[in-house]
Amino acid sequence: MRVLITGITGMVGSHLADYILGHHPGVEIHGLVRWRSPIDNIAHLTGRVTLHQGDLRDLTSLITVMKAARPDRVFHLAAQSYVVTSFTAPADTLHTNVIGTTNLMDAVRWADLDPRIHICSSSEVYGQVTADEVPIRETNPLRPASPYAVSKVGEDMMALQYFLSYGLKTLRTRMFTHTGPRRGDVFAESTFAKQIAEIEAGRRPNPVQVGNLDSVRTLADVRDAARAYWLLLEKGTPGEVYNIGGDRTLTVGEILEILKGFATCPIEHAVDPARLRPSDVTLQIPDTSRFREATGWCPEIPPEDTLRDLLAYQRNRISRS
Ligand SMILES: Nc1nc2c(ncn2[C@@H]2O[C@H](COP(=O)(O)OP(=O)(O)O[C@H]3O[C@H](CO)[C@@H](O)[C@H](O)[C@@H]3O)[C@@H](O)[C@H]2O)c(=O)[nH]1
Repeated sequence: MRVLITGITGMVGSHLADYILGHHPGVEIHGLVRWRSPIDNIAHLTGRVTLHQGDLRDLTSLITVMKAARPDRVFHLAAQSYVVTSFTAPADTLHTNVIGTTNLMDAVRWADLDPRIHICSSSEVYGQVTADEVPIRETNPLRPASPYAVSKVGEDMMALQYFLSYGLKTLRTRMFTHTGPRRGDVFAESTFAKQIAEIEAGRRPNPVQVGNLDSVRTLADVRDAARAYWLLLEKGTPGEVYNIGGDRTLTVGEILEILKGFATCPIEHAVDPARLRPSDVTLQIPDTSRFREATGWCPEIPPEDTLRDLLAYQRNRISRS
């Protein structure tokens, strides 16, 4: 079997490649990379995966990659994934996420292939929910509260539309917060871990700068997420959409306190008003029963282990810089 992973240089894509190599060694892995993308996350995979240069914004490049890789399965994990950036660069976010996904699906059609295709939507599509609307089911209304969320609604709906109109075997996931080693520095728990590691190393003073600590998130480990995505294309139903998420619900402040508990020196924190958003999604708790029933998946790694590993990752990066 041949798989193509877009976003293979990112956190989730690189962990998915690790998972496939570790559990399904007969599978041939192809990855889509932009020429300017840093490849630190997949440096250890050199010689074990085949990389293809291309860009989601460039249909011609994607058709060429599809014809070369001829995947049986496509995991589409590349995206502009940071909510805050989407407020300053909404058109760029829409272009990468909506047009880019459309280009990818068109490339599959132009190459005359029939793979199962994972389209990575997001919990953000549900927007702000009220207390009586959790846990969030796939049938909850979509109320996107950021340009990023709008882009994920667009991506999600285009994947449904290509299934309905052309029979493309798209399966959509709406993943709730997932993190771990290789997480981009900008996200809440990752910037906290990075700042703690810098304070420990004497590279910056206390306090850790934070935004809204009252938001509620259900945390999953990225390695559990990678396993979930593999199972999705093994056992899921084309045309369907699935919520995926962890078991443990925490406030962002509680996540910060867990990280502080691992620190080797006292850590203080202070709110930086620049880290507060024009609109924030403050409550995200998923109902993942549809996905669990379809695949048998359940999360295995507790948030404490995830956050310890994330802090270790940030310490390691800082010690090498
Ligand atoms: N980034 C950031 N967020 C902070 C901070 N302090 C508090 N927060 C709060 O922490 C929450 C989480 O923010 P992010 O970590 O940026 O993630 P997100 O907006 O929930 O989006 C992530 O999860 C989605 C669902 O899986 C993904 O779709 C998205 O790409 C991203 O990974 C938000 O309520 C945000 O206001 C901070 O210093 N930085």
